[in-house]
Amino acid sequence: MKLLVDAGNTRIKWQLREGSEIRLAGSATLESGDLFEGITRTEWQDIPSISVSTVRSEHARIELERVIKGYTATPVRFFWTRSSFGRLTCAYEDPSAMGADRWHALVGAWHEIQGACAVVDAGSAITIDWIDAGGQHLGGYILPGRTMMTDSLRQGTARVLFDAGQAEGISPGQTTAECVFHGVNWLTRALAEQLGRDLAVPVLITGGDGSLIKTALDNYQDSRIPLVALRPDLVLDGLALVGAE
Ligand SMILES: Nc1ncnc2c1ncn2[C@@H]1O[C@H](COP(=O)(O)OP(=O)(O)OP(=O)(O)O)[C@@H](O)[C@H]1O
Ligand SMILES: CC(C)(CO)[C@@H](O)C(=O)NCCC(=O)O
Ligand SMILES: [K+]
Repeated sequence: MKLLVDAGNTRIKWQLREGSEIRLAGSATLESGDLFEGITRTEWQDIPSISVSTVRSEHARIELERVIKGYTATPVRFFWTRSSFGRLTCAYEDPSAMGADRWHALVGAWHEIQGACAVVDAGSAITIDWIDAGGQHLGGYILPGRTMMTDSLRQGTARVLFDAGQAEGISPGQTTAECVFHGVNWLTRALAEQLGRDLAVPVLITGGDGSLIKTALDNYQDSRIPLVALRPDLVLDGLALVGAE
């Protein structure tokens, strides 16, 4: 049995896996009380391996380690971006600067596709990364995520006032909230269409807002992308692979 943890900027996601079988899964914030709700005392004693992929601050990393140590004496292993894993090779000259979530998602994608592909992670930020047929990472993009886009509008202006929530649709808005939310929806569609023009390789999508990107890609008729698939556990899948080495 092993515990896999993906600590993102919004949420911490974890799974207890036995081989490839997911025994238990959860997601929470560090502040939300019982981070690992559902893992029993006996199960904690049965966990010989704990792997973590984090993109949070060093302070938050230490705090997460402290929380886990409250449950078990099993050492916590942190996994970071490396220059290569098998044939998969990182495009960054300094791999330690690339988010571990991006790297582990690429490891998961490369393992599944074994060929040219792209990963879209629509979380707090949106990242898009490409790998060529030989496993060379070609690089990527980092964009603000949906919540970050609307929050930044709220914080950076005095009179763009709107309630939290969502407005469906992409028609030109006729209230502030519509202008903001339809604008984000319109950008999401534009992003999907640009991807469909740029790429002719399978695309694996993960992250809390992944389904919105998938829907937009599925609706784009002229897309050259041969496969669009949601892989909610892609970061943990990659983390399981690097941790098993
Ligand atoms: N239960 C949820 N809690 C928080 N955000 C959610 C939830 N469900 C969907 N979302 C959406 O998911 C986004 C956050 O994505 P995700 O949960 O993948 O974040 P994350 O992994 O912490 O992000 P990142 O890896 O970019 O740091 C938010 O923009 C929000 O719109
Ligand atoms: C871009 C995010 C926030 C996406 O979760 C994360 O991968 C990160 O903090 N990356 C560090 C910068 C980089 O990847 O170049
Ligand atoms: K993520």
